This record gives sequence, C-alpha cells and structure tokens, in this order.
Amino acid sequence: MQDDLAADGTAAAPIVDPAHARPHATAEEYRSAVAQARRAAAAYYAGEQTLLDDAEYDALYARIVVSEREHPQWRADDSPTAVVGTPGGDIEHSTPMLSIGNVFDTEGLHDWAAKLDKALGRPVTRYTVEPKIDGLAIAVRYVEGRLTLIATRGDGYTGEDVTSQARLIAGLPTRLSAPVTIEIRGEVYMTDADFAMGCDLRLAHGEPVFANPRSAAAGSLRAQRVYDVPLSFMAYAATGLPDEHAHSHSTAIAHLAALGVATTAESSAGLTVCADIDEVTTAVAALGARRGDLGFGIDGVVIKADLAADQAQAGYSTRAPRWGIAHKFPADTRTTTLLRIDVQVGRTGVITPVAVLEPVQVGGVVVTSATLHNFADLQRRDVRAGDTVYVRRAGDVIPEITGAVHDARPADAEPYTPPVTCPRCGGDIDRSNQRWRCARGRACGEKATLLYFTSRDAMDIEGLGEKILDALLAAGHITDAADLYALDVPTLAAMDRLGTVSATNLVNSIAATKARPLSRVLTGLGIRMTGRTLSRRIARHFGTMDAILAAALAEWEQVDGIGTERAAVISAELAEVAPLIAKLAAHGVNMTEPTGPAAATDDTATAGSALPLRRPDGTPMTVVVTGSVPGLTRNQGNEAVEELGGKSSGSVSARTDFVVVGDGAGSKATKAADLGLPILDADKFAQLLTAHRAGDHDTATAILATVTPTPPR
Ligand SMILES: NC(=O)c1ccc[n+]([C@@H]2O[C@H](COP(=O)([O-])OP(=O)(O)OC[C@H]3O[C@@H](n4cnc5c(N)ncnc54)[C@H](O)[C@@H]3O)[C@@H](O)[C@H]2O)c1
Ligand SMILES: [Zn+2]
Repeated sequence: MQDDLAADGTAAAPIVDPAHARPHATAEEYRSAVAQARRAAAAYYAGEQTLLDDAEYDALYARIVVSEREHPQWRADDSPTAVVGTPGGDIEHSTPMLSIGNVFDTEGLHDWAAKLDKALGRPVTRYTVEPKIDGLAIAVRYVEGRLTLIATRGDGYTGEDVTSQARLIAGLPTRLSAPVTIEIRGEVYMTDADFAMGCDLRLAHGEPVFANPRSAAAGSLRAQRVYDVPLSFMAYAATGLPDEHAHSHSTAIAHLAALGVATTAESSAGLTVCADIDEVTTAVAALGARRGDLGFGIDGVVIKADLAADQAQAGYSTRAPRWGIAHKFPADTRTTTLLRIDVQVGRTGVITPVAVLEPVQVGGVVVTSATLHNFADLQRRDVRAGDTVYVRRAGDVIPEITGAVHDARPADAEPYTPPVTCPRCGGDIDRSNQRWRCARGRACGEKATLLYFTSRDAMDIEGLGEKILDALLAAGHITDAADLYALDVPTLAAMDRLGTVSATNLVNSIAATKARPLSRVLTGLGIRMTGRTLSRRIARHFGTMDAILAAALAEWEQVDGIGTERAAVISAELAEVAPLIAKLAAHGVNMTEPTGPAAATDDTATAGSALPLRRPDGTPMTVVVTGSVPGLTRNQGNEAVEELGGKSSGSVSARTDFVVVGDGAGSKATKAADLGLPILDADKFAQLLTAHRAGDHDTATAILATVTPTPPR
C-alpha cells in the first residue's frame, strides 16, 4: 500500500515532510514507489501534465532515499536517486550536468554545511545564495562570441540539440559582447506574465493549460507549435572563463553579465555573498519572503561554496555536487480535488464562482477555497466538480485555480452550468461585464444582511420579524442595519398593522440592543469566514472595534482559528463595511467587548454546565472533524466542537487530542491513523452533542470514554 498517495494517485495526498520521511515497509512498496517516481519524472521532464505535483514527488523521492539507506539490498538500477533527468540525446556534455541535493529547512542546511566543512577539513571560505529558478537546465556554447549550440540537460551526460527552438530566448544573446569561446549553463524559464499569456494561448488553441511555469517552459522548448510562447533565460554557471573571472562563482556570474547574458545576480532575486551559514540562513529567509514579487517562479534557493578552490576540493557525488545545495520552498502549485463550485454574491452584488477544495498545503498554508475568477474563464478552462485541479498561490495573493488535469477527470464529471438567476435574490443577472452582477446591485443583499443582523445569533432584536423588515425596506425607511436605530415611533406607527404600542415596544427593543457586546455586532455584520464563535474570539482578542479595524494581517493570525487565508478575507471584508460600522457607532451602538470572568460565559447557551471537551487541567482539547457529521454542516461540526468546550482545528498533528471521522473522510483520517490518534465516530459525536445540549453529563462522559487510540499503522 502506498501511504503517501491515494490509490488512484489523484486525491490530495497527505504530504510527508521530506525531512522526516519513513522508509517503505516492504521491497514491493519500495519498487512500486520507484516505478511511480519514474513515470512521474518522465512526464515532468517532457513538460506534460502530471498527476504528481512537486511536493508529492519530493515526498515520494524522500521515502525512496530513506528506504535505500536502510535497505541497500533493495536499491533498483532505475531508481530516481541513481538517474538524473530524462533520456539523453545526441549532444555530449563537456562536463556532466548534474542535479542538486535538497534540504527543506534550516536544520538540513546546517547539516549540509557541517558535512562540507568536514570534507574540506576547514570552514567553507564563503557562500553564495541565488534563486533556484523553476525551469529547466540548458548548456549553451559560444564560439568566439557567437552562439553555436544549445542542449538540454537530458540524462546529465548527453542532451538534445534545441538550438533552433531556443535561439530567441530572452536573456540569451546570439552574440556576446566579447569574442570569447565558453559554455554557459543556466535555466530556461517562463516569467509570471509570460506564463499567464501562454496559458491563454493554449486555451485559445483548445489545449489544456500548463501545469506550472516549469512544465510550460519544458514543453515550449521542445514542442513545435503554431503559436509562440516567450521563454527567458538566466545563467548560473560557466566553463572556459579565464582565471581572473573564474576564481569564484560570484565573479564568474558578474563576468557573464558583462558579456550580455541574463544572470541570477542581475535578476530581481539577486545573488548574495555570505560569510557564514548564519548569513546564508538570513539570505534564504529574505528571498523566501520576496518569493511572490520576483516576477518569475522559484522553487527554492541554491547555496554554493563561492570559491572555485573550495568547489574543486569538495567535488561531486554521482548525482550532484557536494559544494552546492538547494533549500527548497513549499510548492506554490499543488494539485487537489475540486469538491464543488460555489457561487458567491458580494456586498455590491458581484457574482463569482468559488472553488471549494479538498484542503491542500500551497506555499506553506492550507488552502480550502480558491478563486475561479469569472464564469467565462471557468468555462474556457473547462473546470468541473470532481476534477483534479491546479491550485496556485504566489506570495500573499489569493489562491487561484489555473486549470484541471483533464486526464484525471472522473467519467461522470458534468460540465459546469453557471447560474441563470441571482443565487441570493433570484433576480436577473447583469452579464454586460466579465464580472457578472446581480441586476439589483447593492440592494440584492440588503434583506438577507438585515435579517442576519437582527437574528438571535447576532443583535437579537425582539419583535422585528421578516414582514416588518420587508415593509421597512419597501417604504425606503431603511437601507442598512444602522438605519434601524434611527426609526421613531411615528414612522413605525404609521405602518400597516403596527399601532403606537407595538411601535413603541419595537423602538425600545431596538434601542436596547445598542448595549450588546461587540461580538454580537461583529457577528451581525456577517463577515465572510466568521461565524458566532469566531466573532466572539475576535472580539475578546482585540477588545474594541477600533483595535479590530487597525489590526495588521500578522495580528489577525494571532487569533485562534485564523490563518493567512482567513485573515486576508476578514480584514478585506471589514474594510468594506467600515462605513456601516461608523454609522452604527454614530447611533450609539456599543463597540467594545466586556472583559473579566463574567464575560467568558456571557452569552454561551451552555454557561455553567460542564464542558466535555476539556482536558483535566481545564484547557480545551484540540479536535479535528473530517467527513460529515449527521445533521451538521462542516461549519456546524466545527462550531459544535467549540460549543463542547474544545478547540476545532483544520489539520491533524501530534497535538490533536482526537479526530471525529464521518462519511467521506479523507486524508485527515489516514493521517490520524498514521499518528495513532484517538478516533471518534461521527455518529457518536452527534450523540455527544445531543447529550451535552440536554445536560446529560453521564451519557456525554460515557461516549467520550469510547474514544480510544488506534495503533499506528
Ligand atoms: N511533479 C513531478 O512529477 C516531478 C517529477 C520529477 C521531478 N520533479 C521535480 O524536480 C526536482 C528534481 O529535479 P532535478 O533532478 O532536475 O533537480 P532540481 O530541479 O531539484 O535541481 C537541479 C536543477 O536546478 C536548476 N537550477 C535552478 N536554479 C539554479 C541555480 N541558481 N544554480 C544551479 N542550478 C539551478 C538546474 O536546472 C538544475 O539542473 C524535484 O525536486 C521535483 O520537485 C517533479
Ligand atoms: Zn441578487
């Protein structure tokens, strides 16, 4: 059984941290992993759509490495650890074009540096830090300053001649500024802008989108197409330079730039010379932080011993130099399953399709939803529910779906049909722009927003039902929640069916809600990705609305349950409703959250009763709900955990107290089993909730007693 990949290889696999990979249990498992890695690599280097994304491949590869270390007798000749790249070609390389070893964290980097120091018998003189451009390697020969040959890396010893296709690559001049005879090595890649354009071109020619800029570059370099996708080049090595330039990597690169070649040093990422490994660590982190803004994709950073003398002394292993290492970054493009396509109607009536995803780690954060831009784009890309899709997240940008892996499409996947009417109000849709809008614009959401504001979970305004709201809206007495606080008795009394007595009562009950705690106001605003529970947590954390509105993204992430994804959405939505907040405050609505012991139980329905999901020391248990809980939506499942006194979490780790597993549970259940975490059946969890709400502590305790650890697999 393959632990890292679902049986069909398509589902979002739980990614094993390559730094902590486990060996395969049997030789059969090892061999099937090797076969899978070979298949994936063949597709990858050919620039085809592949089912494994880089993170999955790296996890697979890391397990192969560990297995071979522990069971040398298993080692297969065609193991990806023994072979570099792809089939070779007609061009013999002057020196082998090898791979680079990988590390995934600072610890790995220090280990590598320590090994290198040991091999040299002294500390490395200095290092360079460069972008690891996410493209493919080529060797370029110049004779007396004229470009004569371009070859792919191939199997590392021989490669293919791609001179004719590659002549027009940006950054690679056909003539150098001096008549030198040298070989330059570097990466062919696609800039972010060219990638977006290339994808559009593909779609226009009825071909599937590129998986990522790397495979786009690989495919475009070899394919003969009717359309041209621009490619770029960046040099990171040369042979044949005179000693005055070649005595260090940094001087060699500087000289290439002087010859007119694009280099890593001249790129937006730059080349940093570092005195020691601590400086290297800082430079790696700095480049990681700028990753989204470089204008081209990097999958990590390459660290090299700078001096040619150090490099010569360190030498090579069969597959890679010992003097260099790649510090890989979390993959910025992943594949995962598109569970469904939701339609979202914004505050101003803009209607957009949103992808709901099987959770997946992209660029270091868990992504559960992504934008599909607009309906035209969605249909052009032919993305369907059930598809394996590419999710890309570059830097802090909102994750987007760039396309679907059409080969992995389930037979029954239906083409997407966009909504015919506004999903919120049922009215007409204005399709005159690429961004569709409800024809009613802002007015579309008014009633739903107001109903939510007045609901029990939010401001809980007594006596203000849907009929009265309808009448108030129709008469134009209100357009937003703040207008409620301006209503007076004569206005209300003049309306149908409302006498002076009822009108007075209603005005009083509305006024009474001005004193509600901040958490209620926040709930009432209906900010996306927050509910009652999270609003309460936010209110307690910040204390005042002013503090909330002033909070930077990093501060949002301090709130329990808010990650990068939510922080961005919540703060953007709050900025949008800031005028309404100001208007509410002007009417005297309270904008602070009471603190102190009384506040903790302030409006909890279950105040005072024992909370089942508390550890003996009173702290909340961390619980992950995966799959469906009978009678509850996914969100309600998580809220139930909170209601029971626990803390709900979206990801399984060793710190999880237990996992609630229901129908349709996916990789989280597998991971829980792997970690030997206790499991509670979703039916039992539903019973626990019922018992707790009924105040039946005995039953609740009895159900919790059935939560037992499963042995690790
Ligand atoms: N998704 C898949 O199915 C799949 C399959 C095979 C490989 N891969 C990916 O490819 C990687 C392995 O491929 P690899 O053996 O080509 O190694 P690599 O891509 O990890 O590293 C070596 C390459 O890095 C490139 N490079 C970029 N910037 C550089 C710089 N500044 N200095 C030196 N080299 C630089 C060169 O092209 C060099 O050949 C894996 O880590 C995986 O992510 C993915
Ligand atoms: Zn509408």
